[in-house]
Amino acid sequence: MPVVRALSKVARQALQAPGCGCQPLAVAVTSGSDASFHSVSFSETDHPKVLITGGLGQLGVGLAKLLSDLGKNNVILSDIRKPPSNVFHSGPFIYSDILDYKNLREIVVNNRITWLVHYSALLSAVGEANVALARAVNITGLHNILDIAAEHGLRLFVPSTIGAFGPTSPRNPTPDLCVQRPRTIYGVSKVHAELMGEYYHHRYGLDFRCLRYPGIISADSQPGGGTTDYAVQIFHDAAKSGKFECNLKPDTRLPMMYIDDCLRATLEVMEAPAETLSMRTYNINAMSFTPEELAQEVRKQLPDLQVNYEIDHVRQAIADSWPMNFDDSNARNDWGWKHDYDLPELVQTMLNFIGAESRVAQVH
Ligand SMILES: NC(=O)C1=CN([C@@H]2O[C@H](COP(=O)(O)OP(=O)(O)OC[C@H]3O[C@@H](n4cnc5c(N)ncnc54)[C@H](O)[C@@H]3O)[C@@H](O)[C@H]2O)C=CC1
Ligand SMILES: CC(=O)[C@H](N)C(=O)O
Repeated sequence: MPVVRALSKVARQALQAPGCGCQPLAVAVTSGSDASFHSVSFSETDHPKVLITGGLGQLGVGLAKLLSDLGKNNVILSDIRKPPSNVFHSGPFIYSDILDYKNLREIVVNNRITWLVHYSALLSAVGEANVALARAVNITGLHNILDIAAEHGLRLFVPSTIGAFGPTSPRNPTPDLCVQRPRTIYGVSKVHAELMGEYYHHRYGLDFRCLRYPGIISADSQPGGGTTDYAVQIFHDAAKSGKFECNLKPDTRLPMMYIDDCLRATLEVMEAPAETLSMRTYNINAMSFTPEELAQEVRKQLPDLQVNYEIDHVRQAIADSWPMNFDDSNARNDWGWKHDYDLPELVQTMLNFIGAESRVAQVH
């Protein structure tokens, strides 16, 4: 790009700076009318310096481990909670409250962060129990993240969710683009995140990437207060006592995914060349089941499992407004998304993991 065009672009960006009043620092290299922003060099893509916010929740530690296992060693986990000792001793951890803009900026600058994975959030059920806090963390916190990412030329990943859809969305299947009128503060905040991220992408060239996750199922990390949590708890209770009390009706169908697929998808979309992304927010899908179907599959391994249904009306109303099946054909066509785990593999893997853990616990 000729120098004059580059300089005039920087001047234009200064005038168009994001809401914090700060200017994006990176010089944009764009071609023609393509608004994508190649502020991250090749070597930075191969060896990104990654900050994960809300890293002590269900997903963050697993993502940090996946990135480290792949040789991307510059990963910093952050949260407002005290890390357990195994996490503290396995890699860098730093305190970061996403509502503290200056502290976040200091972390990004001092550590020369190039990728930001923004996991902090209040999930659907806890969000309904504390709307003011959910609004602050999920919306005000997101604004801080967007401004810092735009200011420092970061590649930004923000997860969205099946909860970004509502009762007026098509539910079986739910496509990427359709009516989105969620009825939870969680869903509203996630639609806001999708739209703000895409707006910053088009307006400021922010390299924003977003996947709508289904309910995520993991064995070695606990869910943080969502509607899909039952699908994790059932495995622990089935292995421990053979009894499970389910808070959703037996025929409540929701999209779900094993954590390894979810984390791999996240890495794949972060590594995808910008030109393969025809959109910046994608549905990703793996399987879809009801509590009854999950219990039947678990009974193939643990035939004595007893399930009792004690419906939580808040969670049931949320689940009844969410997609039953997700259409993720755009992710599959654009950047080659493909899941590995269907229901039988999920159940086998979860029970193997939990069984092995409890055998280790008995030995100690
Ligand atoms: N786990 C799931 O089934 C799904 C998760 N997602 C999204 O993925 C992301 C990660 O999810 P999980 O790990 O399951 O969430 P989680 O609820 O387990 O963890 C969220 C973390 O955010 C932290 N946090 C809360 N307030 C904060 C603040 N002010 N500053 C910094 N950190 C703060 C919490 O301490 C917690 O460790 C979230 O954005 C969630 O919406 C989307 C769909 C499904
Ligand atoms: C699907 C989600 O976003 C989360 N697990 C929740 O149930 O709130």
